[in-house]
Amino acid sequence: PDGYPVDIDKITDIKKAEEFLAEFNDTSEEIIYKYNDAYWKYNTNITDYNDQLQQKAYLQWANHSKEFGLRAQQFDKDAFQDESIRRQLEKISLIGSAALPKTDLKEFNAIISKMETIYSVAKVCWNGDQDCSLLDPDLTGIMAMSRDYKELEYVWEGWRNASGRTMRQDYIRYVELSNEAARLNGFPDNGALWRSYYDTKTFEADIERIYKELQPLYRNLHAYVRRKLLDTYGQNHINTKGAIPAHLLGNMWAQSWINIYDLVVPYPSAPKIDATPTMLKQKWNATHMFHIADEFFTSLNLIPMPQEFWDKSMMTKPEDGRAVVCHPSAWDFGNRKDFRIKMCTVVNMDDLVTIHHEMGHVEYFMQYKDQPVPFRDGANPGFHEAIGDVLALSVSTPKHLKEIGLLEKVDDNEASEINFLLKMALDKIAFLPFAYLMDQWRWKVFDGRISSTEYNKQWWNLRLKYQGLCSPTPRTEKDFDPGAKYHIPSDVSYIRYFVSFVIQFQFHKAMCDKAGHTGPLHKCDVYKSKAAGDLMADMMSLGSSKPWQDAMEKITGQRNMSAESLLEYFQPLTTWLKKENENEVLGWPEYDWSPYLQPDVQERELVDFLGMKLPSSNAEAGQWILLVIA
Ligand SMILES: CC(=O)N[C@@H](CC(=O)O)C(=O)NC[C@H](CC1(C(=O)N[C@@H](Cc2ccc(O)cc2)C(=O)O)CCCC1)C(=O)O
Ligand SMILES: [Zn+2]
Repeated sequence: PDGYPVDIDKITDIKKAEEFLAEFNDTSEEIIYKYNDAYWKYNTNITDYNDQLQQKAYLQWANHSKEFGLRAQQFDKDAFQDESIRRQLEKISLIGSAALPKTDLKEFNAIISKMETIYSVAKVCWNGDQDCSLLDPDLTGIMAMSRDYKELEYVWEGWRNASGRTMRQDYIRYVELSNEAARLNGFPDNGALWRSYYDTKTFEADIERIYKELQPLYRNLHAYVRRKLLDTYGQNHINTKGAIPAHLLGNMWAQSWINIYDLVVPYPSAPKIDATPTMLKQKWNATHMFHIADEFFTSLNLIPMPQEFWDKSMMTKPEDGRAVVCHPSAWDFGNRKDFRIKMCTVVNMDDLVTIHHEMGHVEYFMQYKDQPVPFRDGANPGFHEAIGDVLALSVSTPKHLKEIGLLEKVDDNEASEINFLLKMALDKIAFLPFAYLMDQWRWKVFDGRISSTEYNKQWWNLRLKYQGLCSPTPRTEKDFDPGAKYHIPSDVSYIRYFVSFVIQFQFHKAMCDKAGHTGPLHKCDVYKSKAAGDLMADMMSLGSSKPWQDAMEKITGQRNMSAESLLEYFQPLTTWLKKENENEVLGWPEYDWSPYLQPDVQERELVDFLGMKLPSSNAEAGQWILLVIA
């Protein structure tokens, strides 16, 4: 129309475009429902039969995507003035793995479901395979509660041997097929395709800048926690100028340090804001936890969970011995009615927060359910991850926990405030470098900067560089430690969580302002504020129909991601930590220190060496401890 070259052999007729989009919308719902139904059956009952069925349904959905993707490319999308038509055609054209030739596509899906199954059934055994434990809830529980250095080390290494190590070859093939699919979608590699979901050409630079703004706070938290862990584990295992052994942080991946709160609490005499004991005393169960979360959402005038949700969700691990995927997830069955959560709920504060997280996904699904199918997504993946966490920021305040009867009293003094903020930092600040490095590693694997001969070495380089962690035992290229984290075998990108942990504080601040909150941001609870809820609902109902900057502007009045609100929220803690760390070394300048090269370990090796064979890990590593026989 306005003179730019029209692609003559492409369709520019608007009526034809509208008919095409209507056909896509009508035929998609059924095929999406069928796929979700089969994939749900597999996730809630892992059998070969259900795996075959879900793979078949996946192929049908992929064929549908491919057929309509190719037809969408017949239109000259830039010839349409109507932004909605152009944007829908663009999204339908992006078909991901469905672009693969049939045999490759089958192999691709089979590899992912194989790696997912390995992860879901992997276990660690004791006393010669007599009793074995799965990750969820057993190994998670040990990593959270044990304070025994060697027990933690055994579980940490055992999990990696059972999960990541066994999928290393499959992952190499997965990378090849992912990149082939990305190229068929017009991208140089799969990392470029993943980053395109943030449709911002400066995306990598933006998050690098934000990471750098947050790094000083992380290094202060790291130095403080390291000092406290010295008290518990002694100087053979903790070097106050070195990296922290990765198995001592209360979590299998050291991505959240909330479970070692009792070891690091700044003012032990002040009340510890932990609702778990009260939940247990009051005999809370999973269903009640879901209803408490639902009530918070509806108090903000958001949409309540529908009857199908209560009837069909899986809220606890089945007791009939079925193998299930316990990793929590929220499901949109695509028919605008059926939404579910699948979770092996444990009665504790951590899972109450997780329920809010998953319910945030379901709220978003429902808010955009009447958008055209191509727009039934978050403004960007980080938005989808932020919704539930924003509400959980209000729920986690001592004031709110008291209001729902989970805390007896709330002290309003500096000690309690620092205790609370430190607890929040163990979740929110400790997580940032982990979330950042997960896709730094994968982007480099996809674009070839990290070759398969050094997957594990580069993984630990990033774990040291960003998190200041080291492995408790020697690692080699026989290991594949990235595979020990759910999202790697499950082909789920992770930078969405880094984005979410930054923007959720921007959203929280905007909602608090709307709710008329005055005073420090970390004390805000938006409970029952219809105005705050409407602000979020208006954004969520857009789905992915507009660029995410428009959605950001709708909530915060400006168009960028910014660490400002997060830093404002933690400001009192930052001040306190800087003072507390006056004589600490920030960072880990003795970067080549490691816990398995310390004297007490050598004495043990010495005995073994003289008496019996060396522990297998060292032998395989070829890293024989050079034993100085004094
Ligand atoms: C059908 C489907 O798959 N649906 C998607 C949702 C969608 O895309 O529509 C989905 O349900 N994904 C599962 C995933 C689960 C969890 C997760 O993996 N979290 C990260 C990082 C993190 C950690 C702390 C935190 O507070 C928030 C995030 C981790 O545990 O490492 C585990 C508990 C929390 C969220 C999720 O909900 O994001
Ligand atoms: Zn999520």
